[in-house]
Amino acid sequence: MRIAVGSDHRGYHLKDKIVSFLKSNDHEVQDVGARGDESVDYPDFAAVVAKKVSDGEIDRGILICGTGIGMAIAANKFRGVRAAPCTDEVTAEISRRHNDLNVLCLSADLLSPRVVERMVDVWVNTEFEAGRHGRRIEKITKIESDNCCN
Ligand SMILES: O=C(CO)[C@H](O)[C@H](O)[C@H](O)COP(=O)(O)O
Repeated sequence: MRIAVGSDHRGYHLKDKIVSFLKSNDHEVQDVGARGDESVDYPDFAAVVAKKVSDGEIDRGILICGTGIGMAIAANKFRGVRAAPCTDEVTAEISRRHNDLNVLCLSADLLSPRVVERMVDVWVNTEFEAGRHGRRIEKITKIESDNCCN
């Protein structure tokens, strides 16, 4: 799977662990930064990853900041992007089965690296169930095309 991963300064160390984990599982990974601990602005990195997902350049994105919330808000501004912070393996799995989440947002401040590794594993390996959930995603897509500015 082609996956882009980005973070701000708070998520930098966790991002590097996620990148290594994905590469060791044979995924094609784009690391878009941040490149260190110095303070940066999460929307800059959310935009790079979300645009790649929106354009179809990659299959999925993963974004890490202090809570995952700011990343999700910014990423959801892009057409076709469904981003949300997940908090455990259950929400990571349901976000795929029910919501076809294509950008996973994670908290570096509140989640342990071990839990995050399990979340990422289940998230990349869980398929969208479609059916009634597909009908609901179609409604979200219509809301986006009827109301969104881009
Ligand atoms: O966007 C966030 C909140 O949803 C993230 O937690 C950011 O990482 C955080 O706001 C950055 O704050 P800092 O005080 O500049 O480190």
